[in-house]
Amino acid sequence: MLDASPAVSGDFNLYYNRKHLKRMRGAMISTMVLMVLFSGLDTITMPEKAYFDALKIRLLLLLPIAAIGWCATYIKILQPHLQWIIGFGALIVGTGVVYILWIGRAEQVLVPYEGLILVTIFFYFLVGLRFQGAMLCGWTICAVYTGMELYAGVVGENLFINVFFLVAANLIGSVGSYFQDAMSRENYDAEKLLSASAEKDFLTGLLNRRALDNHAPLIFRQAVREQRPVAVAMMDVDYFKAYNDFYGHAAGDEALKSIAHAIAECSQRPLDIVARYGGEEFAAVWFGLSRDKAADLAELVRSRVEDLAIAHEKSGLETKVVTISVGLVWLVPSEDQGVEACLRQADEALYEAKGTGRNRVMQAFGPQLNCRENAS
Ligand SMILES: Nc1nc2c(ncn2[C@@H]2O[C@H](COP(=O)(O)OP(=O)(O)OP(=O)(O)O)[C@@H](O)[C@H]2O)c(=O)[nH]1
Repeated sequence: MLDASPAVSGDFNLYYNRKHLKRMRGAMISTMVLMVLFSGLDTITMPEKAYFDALKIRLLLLLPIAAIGWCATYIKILQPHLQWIIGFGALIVGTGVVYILWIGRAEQVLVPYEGLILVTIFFYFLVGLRFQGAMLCGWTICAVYTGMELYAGVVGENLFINVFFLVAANLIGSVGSYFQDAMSRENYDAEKLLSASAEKDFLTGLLNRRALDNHAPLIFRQAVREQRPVAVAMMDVDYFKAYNDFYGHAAGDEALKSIAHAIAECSQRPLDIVARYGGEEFAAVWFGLSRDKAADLAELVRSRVEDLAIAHEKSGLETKVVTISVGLVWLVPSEDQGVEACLRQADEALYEAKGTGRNRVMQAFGPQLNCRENAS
């Protein structure tokens, strides 16, 4: 099948709708223009009464429906629902065209049935519906048309040929739109994969520095808006060069993975960010914690890494296991306080932690950051 879980399916739907916005708009404009043009054609092919009945359908129902559909594509909150909105509009357009054929039948005039083939192409290839929606519209209109002809008493070879061609058009459309849908799905998967891997650190699975640069300012903006605190922690593995030299680079990689996992486990709230900042350096942004809670969390991270008990014979510390030092900044940011300044401050605190013995958390209460200590 083309879809996976409801969450992925919903996300893909939105992606698909956004990719096809221009096509949907183009389809709605074409519908409006064609309604006007066909109204002109009706003056030649239809007697007066039938003409006015058809005109009402075209200009008072189908044209406004297309205009509503066109407007809907510009309303952002409707974008996730465009398949339904456009699909419903397309179905009304198709039904309207069948009804115009019906008017012709009732007045004993020959309204070209081929219009329905155009409508079928419109469903599958123009209006921007996904496979299921296009099929629903196409086959429903095919059934409605067949029912209408039978009700009107049209039977025999004529009906058979018309229905045959309509069924054939639906088959072509169904197959074509299935592959079009599948191709969009492949593009969606590829784009997702690309953006995920562009933001991921391959060794640890954490976000990389680029992702931190992208996402941390959003957290800061949210904090400014809501006047909530953020904490920024810079973490660095102690005596890691000695570890690498003694145990080898591969063991170093394994140690980094375990450390990354321990840090990530402590930062699981929705707005938390943890990234590998560089070689053996990690950064975290924690949203909405009081100063004490942020300090507790930094201490928890430090102790979790120590508790991993990764042997480090060459550690310059008494404890012969791998440890980290942490520099912490806490603040309620204002507009002019950016992530970069905080990272710098946290880095300075980190080096203080290194200088005063390592395996510890050092807090920066830099006055230049205007920390507002009373915020919670
Ligand atoms: N195994 C492994 N080592 C890395 C990686 N990235 C950086 N390193 C190593 O991390 C070490 C960092 O060494 P230093 O910057 O001198 O710091 P340190 O030895 O940890 O000393 P302090 O930070 O002062 O405690 C270097 O030997 C790097 O080669 C990596 O992806 N894998």
